[in-house]
Amino acid sequence: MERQILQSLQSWPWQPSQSGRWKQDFGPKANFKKQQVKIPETWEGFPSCSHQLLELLRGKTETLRDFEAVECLSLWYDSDRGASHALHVDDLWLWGQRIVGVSLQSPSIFTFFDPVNSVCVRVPLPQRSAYLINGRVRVDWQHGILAEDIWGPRVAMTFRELTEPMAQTELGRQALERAKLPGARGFQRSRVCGGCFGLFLL
Ligand SMILES: O=C(O)CCC(=O)C(=O)O
Ligand SMILES: [Fe+2]
Repeated sequence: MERQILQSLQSWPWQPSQSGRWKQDFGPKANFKKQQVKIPETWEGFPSCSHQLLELLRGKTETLRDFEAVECLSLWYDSDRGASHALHVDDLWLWGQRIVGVSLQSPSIFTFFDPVNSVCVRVPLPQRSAYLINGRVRVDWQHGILAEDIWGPRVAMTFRELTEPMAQTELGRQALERAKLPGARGFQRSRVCGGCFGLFLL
């Protein structure tokens, strides 16, 4: 399944992200500072491989039985660019309690930090493992990936749900419907004389 997922992700362009990472983002677009959210017209759902993966994850624990992902974010940590992910708490206004992710291609270590008590906990992330961030760890602890813990190319796929108030808005309902679509289709981009063209893969 890992190979299948990694292959399918190659159908989409990787966008440059922060701290040596690349990303592919499928979901609503938010301006967290202004607390505004939009549904991009071009967003056609998640890569089809992610539906199968989500089904598998939902079956792993009772806590995920009713998990309805609204965002699928793939991150590629490029070891050649010293990739890392600074300590942070995922946004609490838009994203709900549970954050689910899988680690592909190479292992790493999740660093958790409790700023109130200055406690640090390091959690190994084996290749092909899944994690669930939930409860107090989601809210009171920061999490991140240190550059020294990226030993090769690592791909993380993270799924997020909406907060309950957001899920009940018209926009939230539309976003959840969009996320359930059978699967976005990737395309490959080539630059020709400064322009772009899209080629759909069947
Ligand atoms: O690389 C990971 O698995 C964590 C990603 C993460 O914390 C995030 O995208 O907010
Ligand atoms: Fe995060």
